[in-house]
Amino acid sequence: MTSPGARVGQDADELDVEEALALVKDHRRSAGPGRGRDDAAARTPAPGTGLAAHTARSEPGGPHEATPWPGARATAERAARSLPRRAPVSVPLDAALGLVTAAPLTALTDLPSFDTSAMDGWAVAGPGPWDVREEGVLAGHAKPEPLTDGEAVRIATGARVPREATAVLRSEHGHIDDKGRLHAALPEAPGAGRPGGTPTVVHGQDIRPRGQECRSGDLLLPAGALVTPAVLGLAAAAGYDTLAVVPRARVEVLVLGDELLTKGLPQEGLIRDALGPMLPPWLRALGADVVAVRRLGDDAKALHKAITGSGADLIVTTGGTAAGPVDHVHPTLSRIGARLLVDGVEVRPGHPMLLARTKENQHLVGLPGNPLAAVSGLLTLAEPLLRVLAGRAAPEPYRLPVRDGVHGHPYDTRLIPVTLHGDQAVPLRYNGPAMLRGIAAADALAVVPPGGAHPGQELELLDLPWTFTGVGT
Ligand SMILES: Nc1nc2c(c(=O)[nH]1)N[C@H]1C(S)=C(S)[C@@H](COP(=O)(O)OP(=O)(O)OC[C@H]3O[C@@H](n4cnc5c(N)ncnc54)[C@H](O)[C@@H]3O)O[C@H]1N2
Ligand code: MOO
Repeated sequence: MTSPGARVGQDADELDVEEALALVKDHRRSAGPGRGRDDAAARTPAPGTGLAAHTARSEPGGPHEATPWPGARATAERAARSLPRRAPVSVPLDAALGLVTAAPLTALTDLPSFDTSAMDGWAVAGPGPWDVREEGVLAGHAKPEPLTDGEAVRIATGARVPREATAVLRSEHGHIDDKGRLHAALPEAPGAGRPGGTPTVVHGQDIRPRGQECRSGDLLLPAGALVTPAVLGLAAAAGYDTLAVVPRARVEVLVLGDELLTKGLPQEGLIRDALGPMLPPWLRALGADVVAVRRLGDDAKALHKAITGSGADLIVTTGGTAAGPVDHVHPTLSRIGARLLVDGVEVRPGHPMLLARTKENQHLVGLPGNPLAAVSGLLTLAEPLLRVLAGRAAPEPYRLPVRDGVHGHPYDTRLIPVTLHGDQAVPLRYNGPAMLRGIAAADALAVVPPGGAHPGQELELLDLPWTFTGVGT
């Protein structure tokens, strides 16, 4: 068991000040007015598991427990699985990128759909030498006349091979004599560096026969495949203009806080809204369709109206999750009779995050206002929920050794931004709950167990959605 003040592999002096203060203060697990865990319970976590020390909080509806981090993710997944399956939609190819196929992709045509030349050269009929026809054959042009035995015609890669052609001779393997007849070049004698032997043209060489890749009706990909750029290419080649996909979940973002500016420099106690610009593209990368971003200030009435009037599959709120005087999320959820599925998570940053069922087919993820805490809530609750709604498979969990020691929270999991160098994860500084400087430079978030990690310890990593797929899906 690690004592609350313990640090692994790093002096307290080296810690970011905000982070160090947060962890020292946190060891008593006070979670805000009316939300403190009693100290006796706080001092007896289960060694090393991070799963045992639930935080009792007194809420208007009575005391309840914070959810361990892995359990919170599982609950978010389950919440999405419990919903009725949404009907597939048919979308143009370019709108399908990043979505998941809702039906098997079967070939609508043979591929290739006609016998085609694999090379630039001559289509030839029978053994050479050949008389060369005047007019050549180009890709996409009219159907060529059939060849007769002993005849050749200039042909481009991708052009239709004339009927009765027996092979294609590459341009570099043939030459035309002064009488205009085509001869196959002699193959190079082995090791001699000069031509030798008899010129041979193998029947069917460099012709791609119709149906070589697939026949019409062949299964190309099963339902449930992620639509990648390569899948878009295959679908187009196989004759598709639209794809049947699992629809994007409709998400509405409600940004709370009177202190937020949407442009210019922070001034007079007002700060720039960092979440309004950050969340929509992030949610889209997670497979969502962000239908609205609304800035509501700290207005309980407006929040109530926005939640009850929303037809989205998921509402994401930012800020107002704690128990401060203008933190309206809990009271509003309680007022509308929402069911809290997760109310606080044993994770830092982001412990006040929550997940609620607001209507039969609607959930709400409450992200804390501190920007890195909001990222933590996004990856802990919104990612699993949206992944299941999008029909995407869970990523294979992976672990890498961490280069430097990471101090831990005594009871809670920590998520810290890291860069990946070779086979190591390198923790980044500026990982305090209010900071985005670390995550903006990060490749992933490392999952630090309660008590921390020593240098070389393998940690689970959560990829950021753009690490492998780029931005803009
Ligand atoms: N007495 C206690 N107070 C707080 C505790 C605690 O345990 N006891 N926990 C702190 C933690 S941890 C977090 S996280 C926050 C969560 O609070 P809220 O979700 O209610 O968020 P706000 O109070 O509205 O804002 C917190 C912080 O973040 C800034 N903020 C809010 N929205 C944005 C935005 N869109 N862009 C940039 N920054 C934003 C806001 O100005 C505050 O500075 O509660 C702590 N309090
Ligand atoms: O530690 Mo809070 O949950 O900033 O994020």
